[in-house]
Order: sequence, then structure tokens, then C-alpha cells
Amino acid sequence: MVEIRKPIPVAEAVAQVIGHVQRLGTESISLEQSMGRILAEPIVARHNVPPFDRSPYDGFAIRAIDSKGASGDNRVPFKVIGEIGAGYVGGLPVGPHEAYRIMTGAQIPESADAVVMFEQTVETEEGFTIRKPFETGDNISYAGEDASKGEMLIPSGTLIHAGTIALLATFGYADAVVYRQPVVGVLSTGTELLDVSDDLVPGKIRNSNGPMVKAQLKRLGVPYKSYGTSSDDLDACTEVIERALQETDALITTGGVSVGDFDHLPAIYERLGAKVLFNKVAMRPGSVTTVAVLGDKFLFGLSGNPSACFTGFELFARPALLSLMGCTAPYLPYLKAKLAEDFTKPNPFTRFIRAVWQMTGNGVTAAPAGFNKSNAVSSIARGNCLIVLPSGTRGYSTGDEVDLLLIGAEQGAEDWVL
Ligand SMILES: Nc1nc2c(c(=O)[nH]1)N[C@H]1C(S)=C(S)[C@@H](COP(=O)(O)OP(=O)(O)OC[C@H]3O[C@@H](n4cnc5c(N)ncnc54)[C@H](O)[C@@H]3O)O[C@H]1N2
Ligand code: MOO
Ligand SMILES: [Mg+2]
Repeated sequence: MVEIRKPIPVAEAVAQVIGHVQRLGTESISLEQSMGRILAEPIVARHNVPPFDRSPYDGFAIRAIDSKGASGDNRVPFKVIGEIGAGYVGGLPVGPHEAYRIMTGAQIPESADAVVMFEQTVETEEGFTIRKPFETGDNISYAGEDASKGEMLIPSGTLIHAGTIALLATFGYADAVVYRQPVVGVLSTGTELLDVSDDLVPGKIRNSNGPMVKAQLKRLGVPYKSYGTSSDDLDACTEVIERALQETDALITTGGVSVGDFDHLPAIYERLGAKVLFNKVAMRPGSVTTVAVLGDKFLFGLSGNPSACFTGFELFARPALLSLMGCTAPYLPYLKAKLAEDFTKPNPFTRFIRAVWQMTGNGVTAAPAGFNKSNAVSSIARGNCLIVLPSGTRGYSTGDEVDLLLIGAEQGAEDWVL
């Protein structure tokens, strides 16, 4: 008799997965390698930024007091005593009505306390004149104005991106302490599966989930090991999974998790002695998504249907893997948007619709990205988000406010609209 599975709410399933995360250790890697990794130590300012008072403009460093009373009718003269390019320091203190030529980024010389831009001066034989008074601090970029020594700037658990790398470089981190990354095994199950380069033959389809999941991992910067495809043969499949579990930190399988005669994953979890956290989630697509744990290893049993597979990855594998890596913001970013089309079909399960969001004169709108069943592949390609429609008896109409989960900021906008 077919097993009747009890669906659990999506939020509960996510919480169960996150509750089983055991953070990986840390390692030190070169700054160059650190893009996309997760900081295992906070970035605390090792020194002031900028480290010295400096000029934000090309101009002249003066004593503000000497500019007192300057006006169009009373131009005040200054004598130039030297020049300071960025990287150099002025040797002399600035005296009354003296000035240094100073370039953007150069250290303010002793006794100077304001900078006059070139454009605000008229050159003379000895130097220049100005027509307005300056206050102490005018056009000075002060030491520590960006970050002051000892300040906690970025907490541990943050993703390292280009800006983080700039900050680490600023403080002289040639190496960064980051969390270890899991190596994730990817196995596509299904006797019907052909390789990408195979010609179609009756009854078979090409394996799209394997390449997709590997690309989803790549988008997270998570290394993977591919186990290709396995036919729906219990022993053969068990053998590959056992091997994969020895060689990886977590395993993602696709297909074979439902109740069909050749859906062997449930039996394999039992054979392995893995603890199944859930095998039915109140969501569509991906209701049969199964997550199991064996020791400290996750087994993500994603559904074979492409849209269900994609959604299961983003909802469960993504936050789990990011959390393993110490990330404190592992969930998909979200927005509120107005529905751009009616979605009248009520659903007992929470529905995740592959969709396209865009900014319009009417605010953010989101429209389904075409054929949207669990077996759809085309709408995954078109979508840049998931519309979340909570379960219930009513449908949704154009203009209703809905939640969006954002996927892949690398899909840019076609127009420059600002
Ligand atoms: N009696 C029931 N039947 C089904 C149920 C159910 O609850 N009771 N659940 C349905 C739901 S919902 C889904 S989703 C699918 C899930 O099936 P499986 O996860 O067991 O996956 P498979 O049976 O292996 O394949 C399903 C579907 O996806 C295609 N597939 C599989 N792998 C790939 C791949 N790597 N690339 C592209 N396409 C793939 C496969 O050919 C099937 O068409 O079960 C429902 N049935
Ligand atoms: O798991 Mo199925 O994708 O709900 O259609
Ligand atoms: Mg099946």
C-alpha cells in the first residue's frame, strides 16, 4: 500500500534543516581567494581610515586663520612654499600666509587646517590669492572619518564580496580567516536520463537537473563533486550514494523521492540509517522534497521535476549550505510586490511561482514567467524570483501584494532608468 505522507509547513521544514546544521571549521586563505567566502572573524579596524588627515582636492593647504576677511574687494595673498603629491609629506610647518600646493590624497602639512581648491584661487608670481574666508577643517578629510581604530566594522558570518575585500586590503589582511566550504556531491537519479550531448530516443530525456543544481551551487560559490546519473536501480544507486557520502560533506540527489515503484531514495535512506527530517512539505512545486541527515551530513533529496528541484534547492539546500559555511544571512532576499496577473487557482499548499519582477511606475510588480507546473523548465530559465502565494482557499488577483524571493542579482536590467 502506498505510504501516506504528512506534509509539514515550509517554515517548519526550513527550521528543521537549519536546526541540524553543524558549522564547518575555519581556515586561513589568501585575500585573492576569499571572494564569496564567509568571514570567520569580524573585521575590526586595525588603524584609522584614512590613517592621516589628507586633502580631498587638488589645491593649496593653508592656515584658515590667514584667510579671515578675504572678499572680492580684498583678495588675500599666499606664498607657496612647496608641493606635496599623494604619497609624500611636506617637510615644513605652514607659516602665516604660506601654503603648500597639495594633491588629492596627500597628507595635510603641519599647521595647515584647510584646503583651497585650485578653482577658488587666482595665481600670482609668489603663489595665489583667494576671495573668501575658510574655516578650520574646510576641505580636510580627517584621519578616522571612515573607520576609527578598534571599531567593529563587519561581523563574523558575513559574505565576502568586492567591498569586503577592499576593506580587508585596507587593513593589510593578505590572508582572511573564513569558514571552510562543504564539498557537495550531486547525483541525478533516473533510468530515463540522457547526458546533455545525447540525442533523444523514445522515453528518455536529457538530464537538466544535474547541470542546474551544479550551477546553483556555483552561484553560491560552493564546490561540488559530480556523480553523474544513476539508473533507478536500488543497489547501484545505494552504492553511488554510499561512495559519495564518503567523499563529500553533503549530497544532493535529484529524482526518486516520491512514491513510485522506482523511487528508491526512501529505501536508500533506510538502508543507510539516515534520519529523514521530512519527506513531504506543504508547498508546490517540491512537495516531495526530502531532507535526511546521516551523522553531520545532509542528504538533500530534491524532486526530479525541474521546477520542484530548483525550488527545493533554493528553499532548503541553499540556507543549509550557507549556514554550514557560517553565513549568518543564509536566506533568499525578499521584497513585496504587486501581482501583475491574476492567479485564481486556490491551493492547499504554499505556491512558489517562477516569475519575473521589475520596477515600474506602479512600484515593484511580479508576473509568472510562463508555464509554471512542477515539471516546467522554461519558466526557471525566464524567472528572476519566486512569487510566494500562501496556501488557502482563495485565488489572487492583479494588484494584490505578494512576497517575492529574489534569485540571482546577476540578471541585470535592460534599461538605465535613473
Ligand atoms: N502517486 C503519487 N505520484 C506522485 C506524487 C505523489 O505524491 N503521489 N508526487 C508527485 C510530485 S508532487 C512530484 S514533484 C513528482 C516527484 O517525483 P520524484 O522526485 O520521485 O522524481 P522522479 O519520479 O524521478 O521524476 C519526476 C519527473 O522528473 C523528471 N526528471 C527526473 N530527473 C530529472 C533530471 N535530472 N532532469 C530532468 N528531468 C528529470 C522525470 O523524468 C519525471 O518526469 O512525483 C509526482 N508523483
Ligand atoms: O513535488 Mo511536486 O513538485 O509538488 O509537484
Ligand atoms: Mg518518482
